[in-house]
Amino acid sequence: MRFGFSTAGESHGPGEVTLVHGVPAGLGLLAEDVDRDLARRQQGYGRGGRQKIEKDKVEFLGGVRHGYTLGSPVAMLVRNRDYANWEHRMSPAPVEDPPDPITLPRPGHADLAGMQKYAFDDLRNVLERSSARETTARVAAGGVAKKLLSDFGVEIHSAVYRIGTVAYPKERAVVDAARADESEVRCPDPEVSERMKEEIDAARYARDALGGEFVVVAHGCPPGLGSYVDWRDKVDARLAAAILSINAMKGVEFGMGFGLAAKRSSEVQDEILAENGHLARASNRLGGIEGGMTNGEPVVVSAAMKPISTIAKQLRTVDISTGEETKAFKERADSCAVPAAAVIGESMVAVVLAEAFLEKFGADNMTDIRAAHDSYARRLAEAGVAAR
Ligand SMILES: Cc1cc2nc3c(=O)[nH]c(=O)nc-3n(C[C@H](O)[C@H](O)[C@H](O)COP(=O)(O)O)c2cc1C
Ligand SMILES: C=C(O[C@@H]1CC(C(=O)O)=C[C@@H](OP(=O)(O)O)[C@H]1O)C(=O)O
Repeated sequence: MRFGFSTAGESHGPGEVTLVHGVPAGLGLLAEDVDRDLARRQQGYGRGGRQKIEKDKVEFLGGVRHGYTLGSPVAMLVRNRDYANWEHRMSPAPVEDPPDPITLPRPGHADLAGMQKYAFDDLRNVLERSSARETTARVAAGGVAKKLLSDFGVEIHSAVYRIGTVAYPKERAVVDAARADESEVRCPDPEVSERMKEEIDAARYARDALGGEFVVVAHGCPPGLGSYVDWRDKVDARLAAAILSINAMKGVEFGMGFGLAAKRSSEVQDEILAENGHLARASNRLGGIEGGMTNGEPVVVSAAMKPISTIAKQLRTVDISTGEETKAFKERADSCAVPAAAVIGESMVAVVLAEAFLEKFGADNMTDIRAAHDSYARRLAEAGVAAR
C-alpha cells in the first residue's frame, strides 16, 4: 500500500489517533522520534490555555516491535488530557442531561457550513473535528515520515517570516531555518522575534488575533521525486494540497513564489553549472522543483495562514436556533498559531516527500530501499549528472 495516513479524534475527546500505512519494514522508530515534534507543535508565543493542559506523547498501538517497524500499519495514539474536563460534554455514550447546543457560528471557522452540510443543530459537533487539535495526529505521521527521510540524509526545517505586519526577509528565513527553534515565534532573528511578540500582544489586547507566513525547507532530497508524466504525480501539486489542508492556510508558494510572476525569465530560472564532476545551480529561486520533480536543490515551500477566527471581539453572526442577528460564539482560543503551523507544515511536507521517495525506491523494506537508493546515486555520479 502507498505511504500515507488517516487520523481520527475530536479536540476534547479521549485522544488523537493516527494510522500510517505503507511504512517499510525495518525502519528504526522510537517514541522519541515522534514526541520531539509533538512538543515543538505545542510551543509558540500566542497559544491559548489548552497547551498548558496537554503534554502530547505518542503511544504505539501497532506496527512497531523492539524499535523497528514491521511493514504493517503504524497505529499511534496521543491522549487528550483535557478529556478529563470534558467527559460529560464529549461522552461517546448517550447522557441523560446533554449540554445546551451552541448555535452562534463563528465567521471564518467551519461552524456554519459544517452545520448545514451534516444537519447539526449544535456547532460543537463541527468544532470538535474542525479544530486544529487534529494536527497533533498529523505531526505524529510526520514523525514517521521524517525518520524515514532522515535515514537517507533528508532534513526538514521551518521558520516563521511574518506575523501580522512584522516581516523578516523570506530568503534569510530559508538560510537560517535550522535556528528557528531558538525563537518563541520560530523566527531566526532575535530582534524581529521580539517585534513579532509585541504584535501578538497588541492584537490580543485589542481582543483580536493574527495570522502570518512560514517557510519549510527540505535539504538533501535526491533529484527525481515526483513526476512530470501524470498530473497526479507532480510533487509540487501534492505539496500544495498537503499544505493547504492545514487549518487556516490560504496560500502556498514555492521558492520565490508569486514574486516570480513580475520577473523576466533570466531573473527566475536557476542556471545549471558544471562543478568538479557534479552539477550545481547558480541559485534556487524555483524552490527545488522543476516539472513536478525535485531537482536536488533544497525544496522550499511557504504558506500564508489567515488570522484565528475565534476572537474576544466577537463578530456578527446569526443565531441558528432563532434566526436573530447576534454576536459569534467565543471560547478559549489561540491568538496566533503561526509558529505551531510551521511545525505542522514540516510534517505535511515530510509525508509527501516520503511518499514520493518510496514510489521511486520501493517500499517493502529498508534494505531493498537502500540498495535502490544507492544504485540510483551511483548511476547519476557515473554519468556525471549527480547534484552537488
Ligand atoms: C495550530 C493551529 C491552531 C489553531 N487554533 C485556533 C484557535 O484556537 N481558534 C480558532 O478559531 N482557530 C484556530 N485555528 C484555525 C482553525 O482551525 C481554522 O480556521 C478552522 O478549522 C477553519 O478552517 P479554515 O480556516 O481552513 O477554513 C488554528 C489553526 C492551527 C493550524
Ligand atoms: C488544541 C489545539 O489547538 C486548538 C485549535 C483550535 C481550533 O479551533 O482550531 C482551538 C483551540 O482548542 P481549545 O478549544 O481546546 O482551546 C486550540 O488550542 C492544539 O493545537 O493542540
